[in-house]
Amino acid sequence: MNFDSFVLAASTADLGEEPAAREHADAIEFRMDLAENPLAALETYDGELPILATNRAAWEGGEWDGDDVARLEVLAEATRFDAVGAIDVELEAILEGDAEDVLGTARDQGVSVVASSHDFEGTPTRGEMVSTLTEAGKHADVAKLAVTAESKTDTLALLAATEQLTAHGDRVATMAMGEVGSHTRVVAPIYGSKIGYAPVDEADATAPGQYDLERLKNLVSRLTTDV
Ligand SMILES: O=C1C[C@@](O)(C(=O)O)C[C@@H](O)[C@@H]1O
Repeated sequence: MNFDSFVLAASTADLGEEPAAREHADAIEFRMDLAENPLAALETYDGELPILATNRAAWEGGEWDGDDVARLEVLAEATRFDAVGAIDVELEAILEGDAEDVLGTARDQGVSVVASSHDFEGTPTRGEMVSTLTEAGKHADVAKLAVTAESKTDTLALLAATEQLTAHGDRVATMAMGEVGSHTRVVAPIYGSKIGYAPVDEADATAPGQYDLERLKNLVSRLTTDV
């Protein structure tokens, strides 16, 4: 998968949702950490959409509560499947030096890497966000940052950081979680954000403030013709 233009990912724990996602999504974000038996699900996947595989650690807001080495091994296993075009690796795991193997495997398999960072408490300053994204971009094809907006000032700082990195030629994906930040999911692509996430059904949101897939697709497409 390349992220040269905006990719709208249907975020799900259930690959059986792919037919329902197909009309509006460009990819499936498979939340392996939320699935019962993720590798078995990948084995039987016969959908059309490429998969961005995420196996989110509990320490980064996910539900993989076990050993981190095993978590990244399972993620590396996912790259063996042809449908998996990209994986998401937490920036912190990369900086700790825990992700060397999975990054190497992804490279060998021609699978893209999204290096991600989440702030569930608030929104760092614009400068801090630029630094985090710049660091993430050194290790991955896409640098992703999800923050929690508490004010419109926060959302503007995130969009400004997104625009700055994009103007500099970096590939980033950004979104502000929470209700105040929801609209950033629609406008961030205009400032260069390359990935959006949405559940097929709003009730299955994988982060606070997400719109459902059809709605996000419609909103984003109405704002711009090239995403
Ligand atoms: O990191 C992200 C972004 C996200 O947290 C969001 O805010 O849409 C949703 C997650 O499923 C995904 O892995």
